[in-house]
Amino acid sequence: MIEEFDVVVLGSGEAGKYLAWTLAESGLRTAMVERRWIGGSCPNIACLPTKNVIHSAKVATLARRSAEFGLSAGEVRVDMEGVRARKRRMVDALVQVHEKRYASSGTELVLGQGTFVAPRTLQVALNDGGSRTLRGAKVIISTGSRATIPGLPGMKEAAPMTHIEALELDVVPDHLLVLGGGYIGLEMAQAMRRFGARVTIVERNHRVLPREDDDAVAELMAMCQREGIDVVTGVELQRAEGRSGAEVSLYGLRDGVAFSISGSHLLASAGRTPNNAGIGLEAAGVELTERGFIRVNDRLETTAENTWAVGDCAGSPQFTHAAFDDFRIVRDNLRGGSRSTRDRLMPFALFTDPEFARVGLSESEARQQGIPYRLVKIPMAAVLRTRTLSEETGFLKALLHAENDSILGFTAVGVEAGEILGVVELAMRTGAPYTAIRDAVLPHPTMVEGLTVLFGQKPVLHA
Ligand SMILES: Cc1cc2nc3c(=O)[nH]c(=O)nc-3n(C[C@H](O)[C@H](O)[C@H](O)COP(=O)(O)OP(=O)(O)OC[C@H]3O[C@@H](n4cnc5c(N)ncnc54)[C@H](O)[C@@H]3O)c2cc1C
Ligand SMILES: NC(=O)c1ccc[n+]([C@@H]2O[C@H](COP(=O)([O-])OP(=O)(O)OC[C@H]3O[C@@H](n4cnc5c(N)ncnc54)[C@H](O)[C@@H]3O)[C@@H](O)[C@H]2O)c1
Repeated sequence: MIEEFDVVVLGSGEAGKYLAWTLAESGLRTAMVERRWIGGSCPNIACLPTKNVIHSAKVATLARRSAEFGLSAGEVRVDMEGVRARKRRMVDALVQVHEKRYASSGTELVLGQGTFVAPRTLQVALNDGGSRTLRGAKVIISTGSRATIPGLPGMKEAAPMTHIEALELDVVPDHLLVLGGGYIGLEMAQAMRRFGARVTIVERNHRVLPREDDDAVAELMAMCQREGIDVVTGVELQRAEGRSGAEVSLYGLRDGVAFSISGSHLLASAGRTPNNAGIGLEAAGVELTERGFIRVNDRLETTAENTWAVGDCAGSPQFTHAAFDDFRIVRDNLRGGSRSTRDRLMPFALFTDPEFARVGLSESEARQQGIPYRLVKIPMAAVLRTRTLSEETGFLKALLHAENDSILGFTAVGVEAGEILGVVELAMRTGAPYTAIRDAVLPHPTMVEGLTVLFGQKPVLHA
């Protein structure tokens, strides 16, 4: 028997859940099919729990630095069960918030694995047994992505941790090998190092974050050096041996020379694979791109009628705020609007300490695209707030249009970099000139006050 709904959403990630709630609240009969994470990755296993654990690690560091602040905290001992318990409390509370919103919005939460059996028709293998078949007049796919495990000999047997298992550790690894020096690799490497693990990042490229400017990467490399995180770049891995949690080794080539390293634990942070295989998308008439993402147009419409895809599974930038913007685009278009993903500004913040945040053009992108720009740049130490915190590393820089006062891009490395970013992004989004921030009266001593210093510099032309 097929149950008819106005809307069926597959996957309760950021965009999917907000669409479900909003459409249900507007009176549409809506079902959400979710197999495991109520609320999706972000609150359960991704953004929020990682930042929670990263904060515990920061507290450990501050406690170790206590003498510098005129305090005596004694010897710092890390209790990973305690770290995990704090994280779990937060996650449990967030899941409850989600359950309440499902109930209050009138969205029917169907817990199970969904597979398309026909256009807009999902068969759900229910978690507590049995199955249901749901058909939506409209269907939204929001299945997200999972950690990519490189398909190397021995890798499967090595059972590397992903972020999911790393966030559940109850011991500090002796020696953590981090496979991939991207977002997850850098954030988790620093947290684990701060808990006391020896940490080695093994990266395929010749530098971490290869798309970012040299000065930003140099700050992050300096951070790794300060903290005692080893970074080995330019490694072409060939195989793994052993098992994460006991002893695990990686073998490959580095600049043509044999390379190997052994550790106690292995974390796979080598990118993401969309959860699009084996869910009957062919039966639904939903096509994939060559890279396995759901093929969508800039209104997030798939190749099937009345079927949308949002978030990581649709190839949107892999950030929760991108998925949230996907929600707004589909919502507004369903209400008769005409919004698209074209040319949208996509800021990001990497939650290392110091943080790294960027919106708009970087210098390397401007050079690659032949875009002339004027540059303003200051060291973070010029932002007086950093002196009060004893956290002075990093810099602020902005690319300004060569001929008018608009802002083309902004990069911040330093304490609270992600918070400062928002002000600049708002100016860029509204088309405000940089002089609007320069001339604003911003409270002293805050981090955003640093923007008045930055934009008070004489811009230097880079043509
Ligand atoms: C460790 C980590 C840290 C991150 N930190 C940040 C950060 O600080 N800031 C940031 O902006 N982004 C961060 N991200 C990225 C961000 O988490 C993702 O971009 C975002 O969660 C994607 O949301 P989504 O809705 O596309 O997918 P998800 O939130 O993954 O939701 C997909 C849901 O679909 C369900 N599902 C999949 N297939 C099926 C099926 N067949 N049947 C039923 N259910 C199914 C899954 O169980 C899941 O709950 C981080 C990611 C990771 C892994
Ligand atoms: N603060 C944030 O916003 C945040 C935090 C974590 C994750 N995320 C999102 O999640 C996504 C996934 O994170 P991620 O760190 O897994 O991916 P990533 O794409 O950021 O980094 C993966 C890294 O692994 C390297 N790599 C891939 N295969 C390799 C191999 N075989 N050997 C050695 N190195 C290899 C890549 O060169 C790359 O540097 C990010 O791109 C980001 O969009 C965001």
